[in-house]
Amino acid sequence: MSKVAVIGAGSWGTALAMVLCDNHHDVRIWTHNTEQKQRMEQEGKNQKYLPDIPLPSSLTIHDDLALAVEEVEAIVLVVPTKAIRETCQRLDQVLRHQVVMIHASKGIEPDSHYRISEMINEELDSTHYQEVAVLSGPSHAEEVSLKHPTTVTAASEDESLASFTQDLFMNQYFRVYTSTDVIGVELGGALKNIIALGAGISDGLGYGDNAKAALITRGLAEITRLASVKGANPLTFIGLTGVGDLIVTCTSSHSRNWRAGNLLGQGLSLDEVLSKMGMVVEGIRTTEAVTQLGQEEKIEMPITTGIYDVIHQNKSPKKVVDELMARDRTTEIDDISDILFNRDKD
Ligand SMILES: NC(=O)C1=CN([C@@H]2O[C@H](COP(=O)(O)OP(=O)(O)OC[C@H]3O[C@@H](n4cnc5c(N)ncnc54)[C@H](O)[C@@H]3O)[C@@H](O)[C@H]2O)C=CC1
Ligand SMILES: O=C(CO)COP(=O)(O)O
Repeated sequence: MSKVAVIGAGSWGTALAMVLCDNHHDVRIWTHNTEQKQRMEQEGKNQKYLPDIPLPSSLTIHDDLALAVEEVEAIVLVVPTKAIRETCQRLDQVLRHQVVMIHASKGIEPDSHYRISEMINEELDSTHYQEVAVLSGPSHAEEVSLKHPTTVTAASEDESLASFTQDLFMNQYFRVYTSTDVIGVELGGALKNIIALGAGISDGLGYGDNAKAALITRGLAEITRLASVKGANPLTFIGLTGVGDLIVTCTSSHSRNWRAGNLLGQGLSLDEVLSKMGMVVEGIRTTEAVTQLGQEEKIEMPITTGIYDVIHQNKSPKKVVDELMARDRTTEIDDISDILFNRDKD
């Protein structure tokens, strides 16, 4: 049994805390919002984020970060990407011992283009932890909280940390695989949100399954192209954190990214969409970050650029689809073959 602090009490932090409680760990969850803490304690639920799901009686709820992390063996950081730096700075102030550092967030920071583990490494003093592990994969919080069968990947450059994370979370309904490809696992989890926005836009426009399959498949080609240049193993993208997470996010109405895209496709403005969501839509900022990154690395990313134009340039979704369909004719897998077969050559 380990003492674990889950930092972030949204849908995903709460669902992961429930898995850890099921595994008989000593679990505490932290929220930055005192009113939310009080409501969770009074109602025995986290009603805004996981409606009607009872919280385990063993789970303790904190709004005091120092108390939440006191003497814990592991921290699971699961706040939205835009809150990672601030939360790490706060952790840096209160940590008095070394912990195992795991994160389960999915995003890329605009301007710096940092992945989550890179932000953690920049903000948290290295005396507080050794390596970061990331937990990612096709996993809607709503389904995990109902104990529906779910598979994810725990990745760390330190194989023993990936195995520790696997042991911490794995149970009958939550199966965890290990990987050492932190770059691939983090980029797959972040970039699929862009394509999920696109899948939602396509559905909102009234297009069907053919269009969605095209977005998933050609989106995967874009993700693989960019991530391989950034040092990922291209084979990671045929796994859970690549195609697996693309499928679950692009085809499910649980997905906030799909839902936001769907409303955009129906003609709502970004402000109208965001005011309806009430939860984080990571793909919005990640689209901005990845469009910048694609330009910097000179990687062709027409779907990502098209979604950027809809979200951030107010371009008509229908026009973007028409332009994507009218791109120069080309072969299908030459660029991916180059990545797969030439990657060790220089
Ligand atoms: N919901 C899901 O099914 C999954 C979510 N994720 C990822 O987990 C991360 C968190 O997402 P969710 O829990 O779903 O988000 P959410 O929208 O359900 O909840 C966000 C939580 O973060 C808190 N928060 C907002 N600003 C904060 C700040 N400055 N400091 C501390 N806490 C702050 C909010 O109060 C709320 O409790 C995201 O990166 C998401 O992509 C990953 C896998 C599944
Ligand atoms: O990452 C997720 C499922 O794996 C959740 O996706 P959304 O953030 O779009 O809800």
